[in-house]
Amino acid sequence: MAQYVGAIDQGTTSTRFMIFDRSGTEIGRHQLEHRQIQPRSGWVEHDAAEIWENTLKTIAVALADTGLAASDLAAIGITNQRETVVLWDSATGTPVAPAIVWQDTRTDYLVAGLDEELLRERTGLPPATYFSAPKIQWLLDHTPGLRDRAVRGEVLFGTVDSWLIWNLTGGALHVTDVTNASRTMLMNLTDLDWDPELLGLFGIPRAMLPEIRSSAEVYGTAGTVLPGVPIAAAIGDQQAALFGQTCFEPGEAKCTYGTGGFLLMNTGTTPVRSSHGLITTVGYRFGDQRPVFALEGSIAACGSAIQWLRDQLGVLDTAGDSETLAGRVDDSAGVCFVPAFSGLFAPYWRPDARAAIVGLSRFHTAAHITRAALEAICYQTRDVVEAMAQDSGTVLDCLQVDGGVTANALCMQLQADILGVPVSRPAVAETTALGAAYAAGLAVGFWASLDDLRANRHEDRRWQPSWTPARRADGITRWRAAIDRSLDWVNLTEEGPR
Ligand SMILES: Nc1ncnc2c1ncn2[C@@H]1O[C@H](COP(=O)(O)OP(=O)(O)O)[C@@H](O)[C@H]1O
Ligand SMILES: O=P(O)(O)OC[C@H](O)CO
Repeated sequence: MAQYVGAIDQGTTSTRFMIFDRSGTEIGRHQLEHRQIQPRSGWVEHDAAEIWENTLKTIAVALADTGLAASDLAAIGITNQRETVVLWDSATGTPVAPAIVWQDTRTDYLVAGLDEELLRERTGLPPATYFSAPKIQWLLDHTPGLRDRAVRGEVLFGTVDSWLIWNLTGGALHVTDVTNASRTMLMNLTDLDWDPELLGLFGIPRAMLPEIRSSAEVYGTAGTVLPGVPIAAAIGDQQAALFGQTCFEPGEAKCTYGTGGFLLMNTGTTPVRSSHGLITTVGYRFGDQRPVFALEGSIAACGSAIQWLRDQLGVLDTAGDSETLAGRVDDSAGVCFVPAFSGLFAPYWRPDARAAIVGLSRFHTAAHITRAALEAICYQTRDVVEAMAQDSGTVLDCLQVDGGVTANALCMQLQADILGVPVSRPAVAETTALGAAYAAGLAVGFWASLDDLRANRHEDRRWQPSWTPARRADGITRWRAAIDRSLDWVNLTEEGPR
């Protein structure tokens, strides 16, 4: 009998295949980074074919390293970067354009004119370059003949989950899950189906869209890649992390610090509308059970600010070096770094903002700027925690965290200091992959109940706040002033290179 469950975690920066046992313990993994293609300022693209090849390689290597065979896996789950748009030829399976990544801002001129009230009411989302619909529209508008081909069903759209399932099943299934669909800006939150009026608004043909399915059910088997293994879950990565952190009850929340940062709170089976700049999204749906909704505070730049210091400025050799470098100074000496590379997401939703480093004198060094980048991750999180409290009435007495950046103990200490509440990291830091594995395992009966999963969660480390209220208040005031200085930088009235 199969003793393990696998998870494909296709993130913004890398793709992992991870294998878990019944106690939720990691048995093996393989991970590969893919290229971040940035042909112009504001454009961020991935090569969907590279992502698929990396997926195949990570599965093969993880199995070889652990000595396991496909028959040892009871099921696999898929979790993925959300919103990113893949368009491919339905006959050949070849991508017809670069994948436009969620961080890409080329559509800012398109979203500037959208009706916020309509979009929030139908989809729970504010107008923003972040979501899939304007990206699909842009590709259909800018590629001659593509819209006509899409009308004829010759070109298909999918978020990355859909792309991977289509490939794993040899082109047999064009489906997506409801959490991913809820990020397209095309799904109506009331009936969880594509909204014809929104399709018309963005000029997107229905024929190119996948069928919307639940997050945990057997969609099919993983073809020749993992013969006989059921593909039993697909769930957006932030929702998967909510699930992996076992936030099954209304009011339970987690924050994942990856390329971006994402705080999600379970709000139960009724969607809660935000009036403080958060998103209403689907948390997960099991088979034909009622969907569970979530409120989300999405932060566009989190670990990507560290990547930028490493890759563009060259002040770090590795992301981990940010802890050592920032630790050389006691504070940022008045420097604030607002990493609005893709504009500001929650709770501000300001596409006209761009990144700013303010407060510099000749005294400052790369250490101060790096420390300011870590602080920015934490101040942005504080902003969404506050919005969450206002929208939900739930004040968090501890923040459950996960994701790549949580390896940085200095950053997590700063987070506790800036929030004024403890920060708790679980023993399994790969909560996203774990959440997808849990969803798949539940769907095939590998785990019997949510209680089995709760029993698997253990705390690894907790950080306690140490700043005085006065120091915290001073930092927040300075942060707000820096946010103001990042605004009104981009003219949104016309398309073009910025
Ligand atoms: N020790 C660290 N300190 C700060 N940032 C880190 C550290 N380790 C990784 N990161 C950042 O975490 C991100 C990767 O986290 P991960 O959860 O794998 O993200 P994703 O799912 O978006 O690919 C990268 O942006 C990287 O810069
Ligand atoms: O790749 P991550 O982990 O930063 O997650 C990306 C999000 O899904 C974007 O919405």
